[in-house]
Amino acid sequence: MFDTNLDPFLHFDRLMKQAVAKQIPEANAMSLATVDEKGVPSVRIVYLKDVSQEGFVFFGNYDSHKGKDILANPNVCLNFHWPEIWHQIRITGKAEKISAAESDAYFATRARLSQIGAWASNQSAVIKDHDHLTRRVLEFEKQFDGQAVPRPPNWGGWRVKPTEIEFWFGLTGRLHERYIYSRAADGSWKTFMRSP
Ligand SMILES: Cc1cc2nc3c(=O)[nH]c(=O)nc-3n(C[C@H](O)[C@H](O)[C@H](O)COP(=O)(O)O)c2cc1C
Repeated sequence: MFDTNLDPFLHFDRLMKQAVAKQIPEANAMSLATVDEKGVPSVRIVYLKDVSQEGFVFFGNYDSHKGKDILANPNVCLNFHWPEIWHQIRITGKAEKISAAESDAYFATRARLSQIGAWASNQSAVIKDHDHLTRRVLEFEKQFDGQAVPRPPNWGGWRVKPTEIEFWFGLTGRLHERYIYSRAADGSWKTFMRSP
């Protein structure tokens, strides 16, 4: 029985642990939907790297398509789909950049090749061919030879502060259960169900 008196982050934590325990591949991969300044939507997969009562954290390039969208319109939507346990979790909220210190701390944990890749790839920019990237990787490997790779200033994290979290549980006969947590103005959660 899904207890709507329980904090939604506790539910999220519990369900993520369940997904990991079931060895669902890439359980922390989530769709990230953004909207540009003209209202045109786009969606892509990113990894959830941290979650706390403050929100859901992912990383990428601030000058990328998603980065520009978020700058113009911080309203985003995240979605997890774990088919093996027939769960879906949708998070709607506003994305904001995390602090430089937090981004630095995470960047320092990344593999050196990924750190170099963050410098080499102007994420979302049009490129001539893949060799262009390989050349840039070599350039930055040379530049940072023998030293720690610093975080590129345009690379970092965002935190999505949820205004709504929906837990969806698949059931036979299409009579799925949908539990919604909606954030009230005073910060408390209002809970209700929606028809599947
Ligand atoms: C499983 C998976 C995980 C990914 N994780 C990230 C991520 O954490 N951050 C990121 O910027 N891109 C990630 N990507 C690449 C994105 O899907 C996307 O191609 C990239 O962020 C550029 O998107 P944009 O041009 O819409 O900004 C991931 C792709 C896959 C398939």
